[in-house]
Amino acid sequence: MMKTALTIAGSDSGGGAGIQADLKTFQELGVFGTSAITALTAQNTVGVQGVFPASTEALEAQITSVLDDIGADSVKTGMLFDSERIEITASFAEKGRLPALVVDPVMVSTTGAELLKEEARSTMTEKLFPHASLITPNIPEAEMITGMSGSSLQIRKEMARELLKYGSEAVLLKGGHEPDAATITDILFDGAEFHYLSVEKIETKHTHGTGCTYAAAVAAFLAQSKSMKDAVFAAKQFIHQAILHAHSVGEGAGPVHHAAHRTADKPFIKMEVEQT
Ligand SMILES: Nc1ncnc2c1ncn2[C@@H]1O[C@H](COP(=O)(O)OP(=O)(O)OP(=O)(O)O)[C@@H](O)[C@H]1O
Ligand SMILES: Cc1ncc(CO)c(N)n1
Repeated sequence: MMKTALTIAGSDSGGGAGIQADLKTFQELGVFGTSAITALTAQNTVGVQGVFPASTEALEAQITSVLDDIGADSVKTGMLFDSERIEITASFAEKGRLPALVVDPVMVSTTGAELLKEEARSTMTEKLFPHASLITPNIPEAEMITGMSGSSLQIRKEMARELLKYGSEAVLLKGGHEPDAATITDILFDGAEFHYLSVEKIETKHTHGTGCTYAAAVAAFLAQSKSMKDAVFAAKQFIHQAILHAHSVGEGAGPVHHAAHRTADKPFIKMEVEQT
């Protein structure tokens, strides 16, 4: 039977991030995707022109409709907008209804738009993170959550340790925002081992939707019962191919190419492991 994955996230009218990226990713990876929309964004490659939250009733009803009938083998969250919508999502998690939960702690879009109210950050870390199998912050999000700053490997290892204290099973600290790096390293930490996934940086401005697509790919592989390490490694291959072949659509940061994995060569991902 086909595996299913649910995304709880915002809609990106531009088609590159949010719900649209997640559903494309699920489809590409052979998982049946469902969605619960937290907010509509009027968005394109140059920015976010408007944010229109879905009512709390609408969010709760969507999640209920999906879970009562179709169910979910894994769940991914993206833009959650505010504390109320996080609390609704967390209430399903508390009842054990959001298995293999991947939380992408989306806060601010690449173009600077606020996708999570500032007051809601602690709600996310305290109410949702403890139910997550994996959280996937980028460097600025990790800095905001931990209050630490810097991007050296040593500091990022310490950040990963701090982030794990919120109660998720594992942390994937993404390196896409490493300044001036020729090599980009993502760190996966589960309390026992650090896994370093390194790639050569791709020189491109077309990175719209990278974070959403990566987290959705992990969720798709978890739905197919891969281990966390294997799911993250396979998702990293998928996102790397998608960035390499990103579309030059619009005037700004174009969207990654979700179907690139069908024809692209397998990228070289260096994986190193360090025991704690
Ligand atoms: N220029 C690049 N070359 C290679 N890999 C990249 C590049 N930019 C981002 N990545 C990879 O893409 C994935 C997403 O990382 P990133 O840190 O950009 O997430 P994000 O900031 O949450 O994404 P978004 O831009 O969607 O908000 C990571 O695996 C990261 O290493
Ligand atoms: C709806 C939405 N979710 C997430 C992101 C982050 O990439 C975005 N730009 N838009």
